[in-house]
Amino acid sequence: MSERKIPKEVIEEVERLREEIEYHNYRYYVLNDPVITDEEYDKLMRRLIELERMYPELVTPDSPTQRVGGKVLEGFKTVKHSVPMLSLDNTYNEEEILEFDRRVKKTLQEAEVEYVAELKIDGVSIALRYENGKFVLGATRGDGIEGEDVSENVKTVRSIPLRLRKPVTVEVRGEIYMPVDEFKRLNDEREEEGLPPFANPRNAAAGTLRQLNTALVAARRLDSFIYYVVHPENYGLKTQWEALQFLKELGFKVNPHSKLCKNIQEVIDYWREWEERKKELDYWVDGVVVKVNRFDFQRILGETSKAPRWAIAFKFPAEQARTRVLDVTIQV
Ligand SMILES: CC(C)(C)c1nc(N2CCN(c3ncccn3)CC2)c2cc(C(N)=O)c(N)nc2n1
Repeated sequence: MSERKIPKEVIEEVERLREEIEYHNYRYYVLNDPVITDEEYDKLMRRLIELERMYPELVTPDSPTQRVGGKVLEGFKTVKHSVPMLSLDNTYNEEEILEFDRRVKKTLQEAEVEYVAELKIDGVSIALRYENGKFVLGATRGDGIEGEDVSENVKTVRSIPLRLRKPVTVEVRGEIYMPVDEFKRLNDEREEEGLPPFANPRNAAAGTLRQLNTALVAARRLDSFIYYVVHPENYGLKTQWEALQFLKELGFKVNPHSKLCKNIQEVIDYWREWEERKKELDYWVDGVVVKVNRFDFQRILGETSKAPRWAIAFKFPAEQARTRVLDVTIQV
């Protein structure tokens, strides 16, 4: 077929619709503060879907119409992480977190060290790459060295931007999670279909991200919190706190409860506060991730083969594990 000339005004309308729809996605799914009604949004989306159907050559991978899924993949390609995705060592009580602080201060020869305390979202780790502000790759953590390319599924997560608010080339990392009320809805649905329920929201999110049918992923409400910038020094960032602000400026959903702590005591107070308050949240958290704030200090502390020395997970006491009691009963 000869190259059909697409009228200029069609190309302009498609580009304008994309920008507008992605802006409203950002307002609704990231800021939770929409400025148009659902029907106005649907009208914009229907118009863009119609124009892309009339002119398929206009469809781009980062078009908001890709969020509704509709592809059935053969499998997932393996992708090597630009920088390994590290694990976290765990601490379970105040004595251990004080020991972490002592070790950090000893290595740094510093009397006072600031930390960023972040709720530890119980989800699935994800790495997201953008080129000139456009989404190009979403990968699971895998073994930390390489993961699976789940880009088509990641595009259906409405809080993950397909286009950043600044045209930067960057890789970021965070968690994709399933909100508790979506987890309950999904398990009710599975029960009706005679399918086994998911044990917890993390398994439900992981199982959803592994689906090869993207429409099915789009039908389940996954969400995200982004917490890490790869090579932050490339963007003039000097601390983790600045990195979280930078992520917000780019248009990512960043957990609103993170706290810049002057010292380890403030971290402990935060941990105690959220041990109580976590029931207010509509997502599961299993602790607090404690990070040395300054990147120059992080570089001095370095990392072991599997985990950074400048960060640690400060876990909440596990819910009373019923199975232990059950086992004893069976043994009797
Ligand atoms: C960048 C570092 C390594 C410090 C880091 N690593 C994390 N994790 C590593 C271990 N992970 C992991 N996952 C599966 C198997 C082994 N480790 C799961 C992510 C973080 C997880 C959360 C969260 N969940 O909310 C967070 N706010 N900050 C993190 N920061």
